[in-house]
Amino acid sequence: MKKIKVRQLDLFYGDIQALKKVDMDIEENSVMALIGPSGCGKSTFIRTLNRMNDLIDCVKITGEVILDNQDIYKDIDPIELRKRVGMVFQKPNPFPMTIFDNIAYGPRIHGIYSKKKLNEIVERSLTAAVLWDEVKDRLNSSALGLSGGQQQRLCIARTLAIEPEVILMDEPTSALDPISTMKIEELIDQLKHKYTIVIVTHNMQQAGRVADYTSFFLNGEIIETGPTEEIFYNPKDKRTEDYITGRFG
Ligand SMILES: Nc1ncnc2c1ncn2[C@@H]1O[C@H](COP(=O)(O)OP(=O)(O)OP(=O)(O)O)[C@@H](O)[C@H]1O
Repeated sequence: MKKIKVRQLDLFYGDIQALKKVDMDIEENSVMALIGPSGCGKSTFIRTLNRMNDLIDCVKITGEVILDNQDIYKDIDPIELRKRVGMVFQKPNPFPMTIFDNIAYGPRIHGIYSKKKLNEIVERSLTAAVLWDEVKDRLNSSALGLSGGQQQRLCIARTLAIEPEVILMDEPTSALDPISTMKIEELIDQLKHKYTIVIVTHNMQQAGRVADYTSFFLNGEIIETGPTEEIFYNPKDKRTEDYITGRFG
């Protein structure tokens, strides 16, 4: 089933067009990787999927982003949307508060105050992010005391705590060491059974390892989208092949 359908999406920063007639279908319970050279619009695109670009004044967007059967720019309130479509950023950005409060933050905003319920959510989210065993004895310590890789898993747990349907990840491992990167990749592999995941990555091997589908962006356009193996080993477009084989970008 298609979880997200993007149709003829144009995005302008003032006079500069950053996305051009983008069409994309994203399958439920799959991982979609967005690849392409710097400045081609990957981050801009992933941010359109939970309306993060709305926060920038000069942005103009036309076209459609359909989540299930609703147009996210017309039929869904942005607060509700960001609950359904969570986001993890390039640099781990835990709040300067305890590990427990980082995870409980979102649920509290959504009106959950019962200590018992919050305890459950914190344990479930940290377990799903494969962090529970490492932090269960220090839930009341500052999240800033965790390693970078642990902080990123905490940020993923924080996203899971509000029970999203879709998780957007913008280069989630670019600030991490190889072991932490591997842990996040294993986590993505587990999470896709329950969530739909879209990931921006500069690391081709990473796209090859984690993504069911890959989409290649160039100058704000999608050149080609398909099963990752096809994009990597049998691309239809010469420009995709040139990029994959490292001839540019
Ligand atoms: N807030 C902004 N205001 C104006 N232009 C912007 C803004 N953000 C991005 N752009 C421009 O939009 C284009 C696409 O940028 P974007 O960050 O989406 O590319 P990217 O593929 O994610 O690049 P990278 O891989 O380097 O992160 C670039 O030309 C960029 O300069």
